[in-house]
Amino acid sequence: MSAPSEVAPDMAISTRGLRKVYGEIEAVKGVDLDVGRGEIFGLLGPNGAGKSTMIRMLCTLTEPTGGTALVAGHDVVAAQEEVRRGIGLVFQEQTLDLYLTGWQNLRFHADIYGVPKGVADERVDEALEMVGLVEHQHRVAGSYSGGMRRRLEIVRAMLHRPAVLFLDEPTVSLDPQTRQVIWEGMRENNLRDGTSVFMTTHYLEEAENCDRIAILDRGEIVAQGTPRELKAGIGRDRVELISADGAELGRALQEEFGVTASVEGDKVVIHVAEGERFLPELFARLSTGIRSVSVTPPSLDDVYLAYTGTGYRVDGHPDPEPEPRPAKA
Ligand SMILES: Nc1ncnc2c1ncn2[C@@H]1O[C@H](COP(=O)(O)OP(=O)(O)OP(=O)(O)O)[C@@H](O)[C@H]1O
Repeated sequence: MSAPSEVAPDMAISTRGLRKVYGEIEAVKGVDLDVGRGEIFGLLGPNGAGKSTMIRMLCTLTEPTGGTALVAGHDVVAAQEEVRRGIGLVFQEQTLDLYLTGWQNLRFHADIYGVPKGVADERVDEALEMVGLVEHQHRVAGSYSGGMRRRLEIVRAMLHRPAVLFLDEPTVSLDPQTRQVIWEGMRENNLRDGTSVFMTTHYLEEAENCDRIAILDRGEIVAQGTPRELKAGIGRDRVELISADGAELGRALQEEFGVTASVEGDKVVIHVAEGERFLPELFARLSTGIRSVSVTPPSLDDVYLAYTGTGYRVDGHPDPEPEPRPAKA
């Protein structure tokens, strides 16, 4: 899909040719991106791909070297104040005042962002309720666990009802329950106020919850669409085989079928078109101690791998040495 050449003011976020250069490094290389109002949008990419730089430009924290970006209809360079009033921010670094209670952290934020006095208390109560912190609201934030702090930061960023909420890896190193609470909170706001969400994440299962995602690699958008569209675009099934000798099976697959397998101990994974039709042929031609086999449609991990040449590990950190990106189809 090629983006139109003009920025679109009716979008939550619209960029054309957005670029950022740090000295010798071109961190963001002319990105065209549109995020609709009310959309939950995920930006994925390996370490150093330029995700934080994108967010920082969109939030007016760093000025673009070139191109145009509108956020909530305002230009990020010419109308910084208007942009700032219309957004909520949650960064990787913790930004709570640890000497204040949870309640005070929220109440002060409401004052700073001009939430009308008549509704501020009610909103703070609602926010605490939403993320299950009511019973802890009068403890200082310094005594909260990492997950509790994060929950507080996220509802704090939503208190002034921003048009766009920016989240840079909001759920990194949180347990699944806390991640779920945070997602429920975001969805609730999204449905109630039509808040758009722009988030970066390293969790592919989390990206599945986004309405749309884009994959950024070396400063360029290499794929974008709904998770379903991106997976369908891969057009190949994932076939996982367990074998007595994984390495031997990997070699045999390469020789017989010309497919490259990823081998981990006794587990061998390949990607082929129409996996279920491939199986009878596989068993007819190979006899290398296959113990079990499963065929699944492509996952978001497969999409990510296809576009960036690197996979995400289970702990959420990408492999350190990305291989060269395959040519785009
Ligand atoms: N302030 C800066 N000065 C110089 N180079 C920078 C600066 N900020 C980012 N970069 C460089 O720009 C590139 C993109 O960095 P960025 O932090 O945007 O990537 P990222 O995708 O957010 O990575 P991560 O997933 O590790 O957070 C990297 O090469 C980084 O070293």
